Amino acid sequence: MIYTVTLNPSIDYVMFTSQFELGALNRAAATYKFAGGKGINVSRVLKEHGVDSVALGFTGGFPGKFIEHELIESGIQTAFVNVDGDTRINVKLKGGSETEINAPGPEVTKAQEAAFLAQLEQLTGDDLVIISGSVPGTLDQTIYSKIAQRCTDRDVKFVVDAEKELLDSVLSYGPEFVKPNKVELEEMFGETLDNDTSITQCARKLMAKGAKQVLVSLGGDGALLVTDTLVLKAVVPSGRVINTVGSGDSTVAGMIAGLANNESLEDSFRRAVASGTATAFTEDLAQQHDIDKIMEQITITTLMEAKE
Ligand SMILES: Nc1ncnc2c1ncn2[C@@H]1O[C@H](COP(=O)(O)OP(=O)(O)OP(=O)(O)O)[C@@H](O)[C@H]1O
Ligand SMILES: O=P(O)(O)OC[C@@]1(O)O[C@H](CO)[C@@H](O)[C@@H]1O
Repeated sequence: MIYTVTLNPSIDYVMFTSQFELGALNRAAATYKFAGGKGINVSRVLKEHGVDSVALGFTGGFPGKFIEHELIESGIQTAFVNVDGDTRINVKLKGGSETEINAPGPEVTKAQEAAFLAQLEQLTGDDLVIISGSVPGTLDQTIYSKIAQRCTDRDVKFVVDAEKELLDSVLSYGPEFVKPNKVELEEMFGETLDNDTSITQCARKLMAKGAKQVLVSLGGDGALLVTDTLVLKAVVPSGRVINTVGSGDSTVAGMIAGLANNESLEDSFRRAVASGTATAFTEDLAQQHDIDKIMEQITITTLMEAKE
């Protein structure tokens, strides 16, 4: 089974305004509430691809109930540990440009953390875990390495989409792939990355630390997939960008869906990038029919076929 971990889920409250002015009364033309948080988004897009997963993490209060309800309605299994406080509500403002305000999240006690980690101790070598997103303030950041350790102890494969220290803390456990975006790579290595070669070099540094493959998402510029023997570049079609929230999560889901269905690496990468772009072009997350259409418009080129 595939398990997604969202330590800090959210209701994403998306507000579309024709314009947004700081310090003024703004009125929204349309609003949406989505069950969010990175792992949950991965579960939702996996489902669009017909791939089942179980959503793990911590939920609480009325937002937690909303999230569970939405996931169950979509046919996604959940096994969240309940916390006393309210799951956060993250505000996503769409008024010309995109502005996000992410809340810190509720308290998670040591007992609740232990209950969550015990769930991972039941997994076996047939399982795959996706770990992504922020850690609520009351949980120690070492939670990522605790999860990775439990995975490697049981031969459970895992994938990580997280920033800086969190990502760094799990590389030595050998994730199947990691998915930084370009800015995250720049922050990690303190460099400006303005071409495919410099991005590939940073991806290789993550591989030297233990990541088996690196998928670098480049927003509207597509993505790069770096493996031991290959560097693939995907170029995406242009279109009307509506809401990019969750596009990176959709990329992760597309890649996993392709691999789970025994597609080739290149086809899985195509599915990954098409899923990210389909999400960017819609209010909510990608839908299957849009992903299928966009897949035909993705161009993939091989930049390198062997290690430099
Ligand atoms: N403006 C855009 N036009 C077309 N596709 C896009 C655009 N922005 C994002 N995408 C698609 O989504 C993928 C992931 O985007 P991005 O690199 O912004 O990830 P991210 O920063 O992890 O996203 P997020 O944190 O919002 O989930 C890209 O590889 C691309 O396929
Ligand atoms: O605060 P985090 O955990 O880093 O990110 C949370 C979040 O911005 O990520 C998802 C999009 O990737 C949204 O559903 C959610 O609101």
